[in-house]
Amino acid sequence: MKGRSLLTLLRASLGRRALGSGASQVKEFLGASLPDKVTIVEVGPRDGLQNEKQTIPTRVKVELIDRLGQAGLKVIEATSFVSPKWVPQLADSADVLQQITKQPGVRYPVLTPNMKGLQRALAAGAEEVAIFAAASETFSQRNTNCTIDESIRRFSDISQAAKEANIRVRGYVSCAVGCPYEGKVAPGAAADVAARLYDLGCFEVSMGDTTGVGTPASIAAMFQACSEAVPLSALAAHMHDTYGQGCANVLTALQMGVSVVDSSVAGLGGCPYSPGAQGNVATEDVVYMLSGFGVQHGVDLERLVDVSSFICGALGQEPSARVSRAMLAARQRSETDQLSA
Ligand SMILES: CC(C)(COP(=O)([O-])OP(=O)([O-])OC[C@H]1O[C@@H](n2cnc3c(N)ncnc32)[C@H](O)[C@@H]1OP(=O)([O-])[O-])[C@@H](O)C(=O)NCCC(=O)NCCSC(=O)C[C@@](C)(O)CC(=O)[O-]
Repeated sequence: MKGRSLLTLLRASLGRRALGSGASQVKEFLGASLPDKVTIVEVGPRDGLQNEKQTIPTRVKVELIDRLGQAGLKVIEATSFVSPKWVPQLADSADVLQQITKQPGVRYPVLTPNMKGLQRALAAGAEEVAIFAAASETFSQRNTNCTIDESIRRFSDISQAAKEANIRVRGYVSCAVGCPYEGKVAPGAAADVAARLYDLGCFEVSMGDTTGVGTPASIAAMFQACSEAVPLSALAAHMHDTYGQGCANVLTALQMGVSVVDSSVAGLGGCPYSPGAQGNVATEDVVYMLSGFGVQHGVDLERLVDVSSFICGALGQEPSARVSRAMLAARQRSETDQLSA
């Protein structure tokens, strides 16, 4: 099993570092175990904005998505066709999807919690949808007002209808390592829901550390369990940065054999049904880390920092992405130096 052998190698590498074999050797090992290319699924316009309290104008959402595409992102989760009573911020989902300038080669998936959401999404021109289950019963109830089993039944209908409409379906498993209401989640529970979504026909299942409580150890254990039920090539990592573990957890997932990573520009985000959860791991931070390893990602970091600056300006906040903060500060220093020269 590839997942198992990678975990063994990861342990061996960490052991080697503890024995003091030298940073360059460790880096060589880390680089060698990473994929050549990583697909970034930008979730800022959906996961990033869904929890914002102020009403964000549709034109700002549209400009955000268009700019993300211009920065090189090839998968941009555009919005959600959930109940506007549950997530008022995304009540304009049809307008957003219809007003963006769809770029060739860019995918714009949207969230659909039930058949009503799917029908609305299809009517608005969606070409890919995402369904979202949870590995914890309480979170499933709080987020979608149904048990895990009921959610799988709903998703079975969606998968069937999406198949008939020739639409691809992505799956999410929330609370893959921890739940805001139930605490720790067993790797087997996350793997079980991942397998059920995969069996429904999801081409990819994204494992969500919704509250960002995961560490490289718990993330590795979770992906190892999942890899026994779903091919690693069909798994994605959806990490939140609440405890500052986001990039470390992404790196762990990549070392385990995952090559699709969800992230959010500026580190925006948080789930309305996960109190206290902070943003997703920032796209800028992931891109910077991948570039450091020479892993291909296709994103222009300077343009991405411009997008981060744009959306944070519109929201009246600072980017939580460390890389954007550093690069914007460096730009400011360079402008000041030029003025005083
Ligand atoms: C699933 C439901 C709809 C059940 O909610 P419900 O209240 O049980 O639904 P219902 O079927 O009883 O319908 C109630 C009302 O909502 C309407 N309605 C019902 N569905 C829709 C729809 N699709 N679009 C528009 N309207 C809808 C429906 O028509 C009805 O309207 P009324 O008759 O009262 O006027 C609700 O719980 C819901 O929308 N939940 C979504 C919550 C959400 O969006 N959470 C955040 C996304 S998940 C996440 O962030 C985690 C993730 C994916 O990022 C991964 C991670 O980080 O771990």
